[in-house]
Amino acid sequence: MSNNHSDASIVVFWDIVDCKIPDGLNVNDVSNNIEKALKDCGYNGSVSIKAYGETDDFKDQFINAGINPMHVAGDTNHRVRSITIDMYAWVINHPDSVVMFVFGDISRDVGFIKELAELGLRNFRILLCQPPSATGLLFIPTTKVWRWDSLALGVPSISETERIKLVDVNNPRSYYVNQPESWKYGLDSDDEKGQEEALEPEEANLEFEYMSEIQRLKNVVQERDAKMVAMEKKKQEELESAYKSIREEFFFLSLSLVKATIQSLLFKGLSIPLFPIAFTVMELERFKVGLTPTVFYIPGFITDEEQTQLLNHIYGASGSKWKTLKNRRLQNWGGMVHEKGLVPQELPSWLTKITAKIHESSGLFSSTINHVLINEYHPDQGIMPHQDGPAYFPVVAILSLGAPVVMDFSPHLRFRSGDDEISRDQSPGAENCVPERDNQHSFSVLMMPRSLLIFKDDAYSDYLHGISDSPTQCYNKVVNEAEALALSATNSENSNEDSRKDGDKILHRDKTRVSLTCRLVPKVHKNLFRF
Ligand SMILES: O=C(O)CCC(=O)C(=O)O
Ligand SMILES: [Fe+2]
Repeated sequence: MSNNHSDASIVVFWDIVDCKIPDGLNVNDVSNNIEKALKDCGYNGSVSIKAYGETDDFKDQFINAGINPMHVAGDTNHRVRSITIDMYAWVINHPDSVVMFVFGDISRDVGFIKELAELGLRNFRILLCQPPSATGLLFIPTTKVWRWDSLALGVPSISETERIKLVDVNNPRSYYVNQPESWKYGLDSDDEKGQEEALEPEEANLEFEYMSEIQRLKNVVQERDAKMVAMEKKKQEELESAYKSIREEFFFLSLSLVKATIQSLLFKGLSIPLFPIAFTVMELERFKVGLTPTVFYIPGFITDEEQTQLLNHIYGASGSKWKTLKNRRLQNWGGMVHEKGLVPQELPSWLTKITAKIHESSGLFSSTINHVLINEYHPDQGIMPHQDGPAYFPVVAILSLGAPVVMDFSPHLRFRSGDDEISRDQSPGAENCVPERDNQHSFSVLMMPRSLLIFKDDAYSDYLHGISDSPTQCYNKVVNEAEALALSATNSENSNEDSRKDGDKILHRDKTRVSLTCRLVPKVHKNLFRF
C-alpha cells in the first residue's frame, strides 16, 4: 500500500443542511472551492462529491456541477447515517483513497468517530470540514481540518495551532478532548459506554438498523480484505511454485541437453574432450557395457589433436624402442616387469599426461599408473586370447588410436582343477591362449579410435581377452552397440570398413591400429642395484 495519496481518488461527503451554501455562492462555486482547497493541500486525484439533504430543490444545480445529490429527509443523524453507509460502500471499492467529510457537529456520535479513526489506520486519508459551531470533532485523527465558512470560499485549511485554539474545552460536546490517546484513535475504551446518553425507542430502533447496516458493510470490507490477502498469498504461492518448476525443468533440461549433445557428438565420431564430463558429472557407472559389471567403455576419451600428438610421439621414438613380435610390434614404457615387481623407468611427460588423466578421472587405480605398453597392429595382426598377469591386477585401461578393432572376451577355465596350470601374461608381449570355459558368456567390445576401455576385477581375472588377426572382424556380439551403430553411420559416408555379410556385421580393417595398455604395477623395486 502506498502512503502517498497525492493521486488517490477523493470522495467528499457533504451534508448540505449543516454546511449550507453561503449566501451569494451557488453549488458550482462551492464545488470549485472544495476542489481548489483539496488541490492546495496536494490532493490531485479525481474528486467525486456526494451531497446529502433536501437536495430535490437544487437537483439540477447539483447535477450540473457534477455532484451526486442524495436526497435524505430528517435530521443530522439521518444524513450522517446515509453518509456512513455510502462511505463504507466507497471504501470497499476504493482502497487507499482520500475521504473527506463536510458535515455538522457529530461529536455525540462516538461510534462514527471510531469508524473514522479505524479508516485512518487502514491507510485512508481522512479530511474533515465542519461549521465553526462544531468544535468537538477537531480532535479526531484527521489529516486536515477546514472550517466550512472558509472552505466554501476556497480558503486554505486551518493550521494545527488554530485548530487547538478553536477547541472549546468547556463545551460539553468536546468531552473527548481530554480522553486518552487510545480512545481518540478508535481503540477500545471502557469510557465509551459511560458517555452515551439514553435514546428514545424510535431513535433506538433507527440506531439498531443503522448499526446492523454498518456491521454488514464492515463485514463486507473485512471479507474483501481477507479475500485480497488470500489472493495475494495464493498469487505468491503460485509464483513460487511456478519459479520452482521452471528451476527444476531448467535443471533437468540442461542435464538432458548436455547428455544429448555429448551423445550426438559421440555418435557422429566428433572430437570432444570427454573426460571431465565422463567421470565427474556422469560417473564411470554410466560407461558400463555388457553384462559383466566391471567393463567400461568411454568413447571419445581423448580429442583428435591428442590422438595425433600421441601418435607423433610413438612414431617419433627411436627405432630400437620397438620390439617386433610374431603378430605385432610393441614399445615398453615404464620399466621391466619381473616376478618380484617393476624395475621402474620414468615415463616420458607425453605419456604421464595421458596416464594422469586416466588415473584421476577413473579413480580406479590405487596410485599413479607406472607402466604403459604400446601395441601396433596391422590389419592382419592381433593378440591371442590371454589374461594380463597378476602383476597388474586388478585393473587395466586400454586407449585406442588409429583404426577400430574388435576385442573379444571369453570366460576361461580357471575354475577347473589345477588352476595353477593356466599361464598368464607376466611379461610384456607374452600372451597365453587358454580354452574357453563357456561360449555363452563371450562378448566383444568394438574399440573405436580415441576410446578408452577399462576392465577390472572379475572381468580381469575370469575372462580372456584377445584380438583376432583377421583383417575382417565380426562385431555382431559387441556390447557397446551404440558406438557400433555410430561407426556404421560414419563409415557409410566415407569408407568401406563396415559391411554386412549374411546378416553379420563385418568390420574391414584396412589401417594400422595402435593401443596404449596402461596399468599400475604396485610392487616397485626402488633400488635398482639390489635387484
Ligand atoms: O591392444 C589391445 O587393445 C590389447 C592389448 C593387451 O591386451 C595387452 O597389452 O595385454
Ligand atoms: Fe591384455
